[in-house]
Amino acid sequence: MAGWGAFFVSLLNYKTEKYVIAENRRIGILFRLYQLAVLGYIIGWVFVIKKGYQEREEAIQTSVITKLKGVALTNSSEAGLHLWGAEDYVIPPNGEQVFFVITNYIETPNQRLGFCAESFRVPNGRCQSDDDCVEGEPVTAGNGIKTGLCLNSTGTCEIHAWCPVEYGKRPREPLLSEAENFTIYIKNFIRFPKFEFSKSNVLENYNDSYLKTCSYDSEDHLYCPIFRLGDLVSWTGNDFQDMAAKGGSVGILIEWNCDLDKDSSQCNPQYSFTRLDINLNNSVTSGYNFRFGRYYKDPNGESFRTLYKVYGIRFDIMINGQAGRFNIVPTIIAIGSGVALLGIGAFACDMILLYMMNTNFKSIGKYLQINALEMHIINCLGFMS
Ligand SMILES: Nc1ncnc2c1ncn2[C@@H]1O[C@H](COP(=O)(O)OP(=O)(O)OP(=O)(O)O)[C@@H](O)[C@H]1O
Repeated sequence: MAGWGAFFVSLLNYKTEKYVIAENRRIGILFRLYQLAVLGYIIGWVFVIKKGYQEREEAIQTSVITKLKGVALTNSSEAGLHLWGAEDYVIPPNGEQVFFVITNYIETPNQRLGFCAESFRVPNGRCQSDDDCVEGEPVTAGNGIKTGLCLNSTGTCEIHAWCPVEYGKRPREPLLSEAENFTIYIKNFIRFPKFEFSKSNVLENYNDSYLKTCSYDSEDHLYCPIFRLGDLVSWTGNDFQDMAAKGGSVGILIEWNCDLDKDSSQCNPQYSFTRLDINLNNSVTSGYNFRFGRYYKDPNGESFRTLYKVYGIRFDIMINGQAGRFNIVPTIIAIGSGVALLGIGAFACDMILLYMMNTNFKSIGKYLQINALEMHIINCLGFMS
């Protein structure tokens, strides 16, 4: 029983380490340098640069709404004068995060369902005799269904299709060259749910007249949410008229990096712009185009259509964000890991002193301010050979 009592009493005692001072300049300097390095790392890197005292949130909830404005007038031999508004050249027109702006096109008006010659540009549509045009077979990568006749006048199969088939060539100069001056209004709302913090890229002090007249630039109008198309393309390092002729793809990256320990007015978006398709001149892979039709009915109730092959610029708006706010838990973890690093240094210096320094126990005895009992303990632990 007495034994248990002594054990419980000993639990209430505090056990501490005994320190010895080694009067060794080299190991002393090494240890201080290590301490300085660890302190520099903790204060400079962990606390100041990485803000290790903050709880962070990387995933944001976000919404993007876009609106384009601007008009362009085109004059083509097939369709005459045409005034293009945003409702015509933006696809889809409902303000999506990813949208396409028509800058050039091939127009094939008044197509009706009927029988006509396949285009000579389609290899599978060419023929020398009727045997090359198997009836009912669709023309691979072509415009219609073969009727079984080879037309000598064109050297191509007769097809059942929307006639006449597309025959125009892509204009070298973009027809909607004025698209350079179109403007995009980007509304972006973000929310960091962990911190219950929300913000928009359209600052609260902006009014209608400022939005109607401002244009983003990285010096004077850093937070204006209106972007001129020509500027956007030039910031990617490309020429607008070149890209407008063949088409391309541009990425707009909105980056939110918010320190929520500061005022919310300090949490603002940063924009960057990049070309997403690889710009290989004279290559089949460069450019961006697709086709669509606009359908009409004549007074007799018969359908006809205008086919458009459109070239243009596709815009992808990408949002990235992270926020941080002071929290005691990451602060304690950061300090704790610093203290642990300091402990590793002390251990390493002990090992260097005992095993790697060119000295024997006598000289250690000279360096260490230790008494006979401590010397005996070192002996017992076998630190000397
Ligand atoms: N692409 C753009 N270029 C320049 N200003 C724009 C553009 N899109 C919107 N704006 C202007 O920004 C302000 C806010 O636009 P919002 O769409 O919220 O309002 P709106 O009254 O419906 O705009 P509007 O009727 O002029 O299209 C308006 O003054 C609008 O004219």
